[in-house]
Amino acid sequence: TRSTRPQRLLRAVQKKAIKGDPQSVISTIDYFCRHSEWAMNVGDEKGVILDSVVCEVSPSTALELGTYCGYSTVRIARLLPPGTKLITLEFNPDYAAVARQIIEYSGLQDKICLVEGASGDLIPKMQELFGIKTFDFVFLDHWKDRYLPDIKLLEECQLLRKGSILLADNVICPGTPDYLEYVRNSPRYESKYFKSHLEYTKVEDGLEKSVFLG
Ligand SMILES: Cc1cc(-c2n[nH]c(CCNC(=O)c3cc(-c4ccc(F)cc4)cc(O)c3O)n2)ccn1
Ligand SMILES: [Mg+2]
Repeated sequence: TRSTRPQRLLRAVQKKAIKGDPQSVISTIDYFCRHSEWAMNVGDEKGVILDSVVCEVSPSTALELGTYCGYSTVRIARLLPPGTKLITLEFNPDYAAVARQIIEYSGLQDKICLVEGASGDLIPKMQELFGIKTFDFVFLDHWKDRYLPDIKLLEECQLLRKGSILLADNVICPGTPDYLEYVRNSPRYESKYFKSHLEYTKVEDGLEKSVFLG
């Protein structure tokens, strides 16, 4: 049967990127998605904003919802201080299989823990699975209709603390209107929009950065 897009993206990484060099994995994926096949990675333009927020927060504990092929997983993990772990949740086993290989190829596997399953099922298990008390940083990039229910779940499970930073991809395209309305109007969040473009296109998109106020 025909290969899948994630498999073709992985093949490009294995062929063109330097093993153990996260930046070359990132650049190879961006080149492939711009010149061969579009794929739903956060991409280079929004990736620079993601990098700046990760560097600013310098999190001890970080959670990513929606691994896909592991592009933003590698982008985040390459900036984490030694001894910190990025937990990333992926629902689709085919995506997860490709992501594991891309993460391995980048050499960052010791900083990343990829868990397969639905965010709604796994979030309540974070304390028992990883001994996590709270997350300093959460990157939301999974099903757009899960952003709102999942931050409410993070609140209920007391996985956010005063000052926890949430960064959400795709708040314009495909769009997460109910999530935006909530974080922009809730007294428990201070929100800021970073205008950008849908990865590898001229279509408007952006990232919403929200601080949990406790
Ligand atoms: C743990 C868990 C994980 C998941 C999960 N894991 N991986 C995903 C992928 C989600 N991402 C997207 O759907 C997405 C779509 C577009 C897009 C597509 C088509 C267009 F025309 C325009 C834009 C652009 C993006 O940047 C996106 O991120 N969900 C789901 C549930 N539970
Ligand atoms: Mg996205």
